[in-house]
Amino acid sequence: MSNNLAQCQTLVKKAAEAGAKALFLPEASDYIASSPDETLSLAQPVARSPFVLGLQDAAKKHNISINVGLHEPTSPPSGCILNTLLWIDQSGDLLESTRYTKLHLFNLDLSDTVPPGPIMKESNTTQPGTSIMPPYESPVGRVGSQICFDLRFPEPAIRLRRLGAQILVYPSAFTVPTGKMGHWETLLKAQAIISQCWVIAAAQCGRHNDKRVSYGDSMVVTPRGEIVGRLGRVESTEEKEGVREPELLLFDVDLGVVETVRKNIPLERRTDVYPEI
Ligand SMILES: O=C(O)CNC(=O)[C@H](CS)NC(=O)CCC(=O)C(=O)O
Repeated sequence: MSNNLAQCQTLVKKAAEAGAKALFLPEASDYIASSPDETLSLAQPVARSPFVLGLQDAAKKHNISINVGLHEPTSPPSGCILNTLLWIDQSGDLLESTRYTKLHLFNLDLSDTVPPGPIMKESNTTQPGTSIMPPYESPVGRVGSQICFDLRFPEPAIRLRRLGAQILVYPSAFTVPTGKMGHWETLLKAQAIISQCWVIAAAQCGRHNDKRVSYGDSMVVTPRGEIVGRLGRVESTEEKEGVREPELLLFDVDLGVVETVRKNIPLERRTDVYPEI
C-alpha cells in the first residue's frame, strides 16, 4: 500500500506541474489483494488511512483535487469492505457529500471459456452502496460518480445526467478478458453518448499479483462519444509478468461541448411510455 501511495503521489506532483486542476485515479488505488481475506485485512478507515492522509497532504501541497477509488471497512465492521470513491479538494479536505459507494458488484465466471478465464465474486467481500450520489461541483465541472462494473448499467448514468452531471467518472480495474471483448471501450462511449456527459475512466493496468491482471486503457470520452485520450491496454508480456509504471493522461474538459451536444441532439425521454429515472 505504501508503494501505491508513493506512485499516486508521483502522479499528483506530475499532474500539478503540468497545470492540471484535478487528477482522476483508478478504482482500488490503495491495493489489489490476492485473496478475499487479504482484501478485508488491508482495508483502513478513511479518517486514519495512511493512504488517504498521504493523498490529502499531496493535494494540499500541490494545490490540486484528487478523485480516488479505494477500499474501506464498513461501519460497524461486518466482515465486508466498501468499494469507495472519494473527492479530495485542492486544500486536502474530504467532503462527505462526495463519498460514493459502488452500487453494482462484479461477479464473473468465465471458467467455461477456452482457455478458462477468471472467476470473481466481489459480492463475497463487498457491501454494495444503497443510493445514487447526487453530482457535486468540482473545479472541472459537476461530477457524477460511478465505479467500474457500474459502467454496465445505463440507469445511474441517465439519473446522474438528470441530476445535473456534466462529467461521469468510471474509475476501474477491468479484467483482461472482458476488456478484450470490447466491453470497456464500447460501454464508455455508450455512456458518454447516452448521458451526453464527459466520461473520465482511469484504469488499473498490468499485473497486480499471481491472480489478478487489469486491462488498462484509461480513457477520456467527450459528450459526443469521441475518444480524446487513452493510455493503451496491457500488452501480452505485461499480462504475463509485467508491472506497468503509472502513466498520466492530460486533457481539457470543455463544458461548452456538454451544452452544444445537448442542444444539437435533444434527448427528450418518453416518460409517458416508460418510467422516469
Ligand atoms: O477487487 C478489488 O479489490 C477492487 N475491485 C475490482 O477490481 C472490481 C471488482 S472485482 N472490478 C470490477 O468491477 C471489474 C469489472 C469488469 O471487469 C467488467 O465489468 O467486465
